[in-house]
Amino acid sequence: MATDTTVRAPKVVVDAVTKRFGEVTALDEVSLVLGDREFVSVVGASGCGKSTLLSVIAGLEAPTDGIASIGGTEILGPGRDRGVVFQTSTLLPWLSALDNVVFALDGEADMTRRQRVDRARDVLHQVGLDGFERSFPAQLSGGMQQRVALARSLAYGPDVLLMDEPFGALDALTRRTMQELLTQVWEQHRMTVMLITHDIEEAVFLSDRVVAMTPRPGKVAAEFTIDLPRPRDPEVIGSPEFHGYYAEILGLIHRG
Ligand SMILES: Nc1ncnc2c1ncn2[C@@H]1O[C@H](COP(=O)(O)OP(=O)(O)OP(=O)(O)O)[C@@H](O)[C@H]1O
Repeated sequence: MATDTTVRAPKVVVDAVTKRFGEVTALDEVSLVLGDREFVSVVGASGCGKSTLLSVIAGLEAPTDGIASIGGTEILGPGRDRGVVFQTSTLLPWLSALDNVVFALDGEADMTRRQRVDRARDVLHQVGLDGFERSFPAQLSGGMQQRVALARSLAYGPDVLLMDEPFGALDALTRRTMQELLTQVWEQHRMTVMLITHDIEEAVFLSDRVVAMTPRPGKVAAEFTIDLPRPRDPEVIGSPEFHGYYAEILGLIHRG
């Protein structure tokens, strides 16, 4: 398949956003556009404001200055148009995998209990968890817990999926499997994705665009369009083109 060169409409617009925590300027006039159905990764050294940027888009933190909007509407709080997946499990330990997803749908007033359960089964199937619906989080591996977290955020069909180091706590092999799963889910749903990661290889492999940030104060230093064909096979990681992107981004972060 040819590289997707479609010009995308803006979905999320971060316009000159500054975020201060007391004396600390976590974000300094950061501007960023996430296109409709675009997969964007944000990389950068620890403390450069990646999680703060995600929190602003998730509506969990309000900007000190500037505006963030989604679909042209200012972000004033969390909403069901955005799914969020964090590094560590935020599952409710006393609920089964199925009920964790059903619980997330409790606010959907127009769905019956039966419809919620059917939807939950469907998204658990999409993340490869058939047969584990009745398992509790403590009975699942770290990778499987992250699958449930992903299923939960897919359940209400968000336009935007925000992920903060979702595979950071997983071993290398599980991580690779989860990256491939995320690619499949994104190919299927084609929502806008913002992925925060420390792993430049992961960022290049998954993304249409990689945004590199530098710290103190947190700023966008550069953006790289990843012009590799899709669907991407893990073999692409060995190619000279892939290595070129990797080296360029790594060099920039180290200089920063
Ligand atoms: N709630 C908060 N209160 C005070 N300072 C904060 C808060 N959240 C973030 N900060 C500070 O803002 C800066 C940016 O933090 P942030 O967590 O966004 O960076 P990050 O790039 O995600 O880091 P990491 O990769 O280590 O998760 C840091 O100096 C951090 O200490």
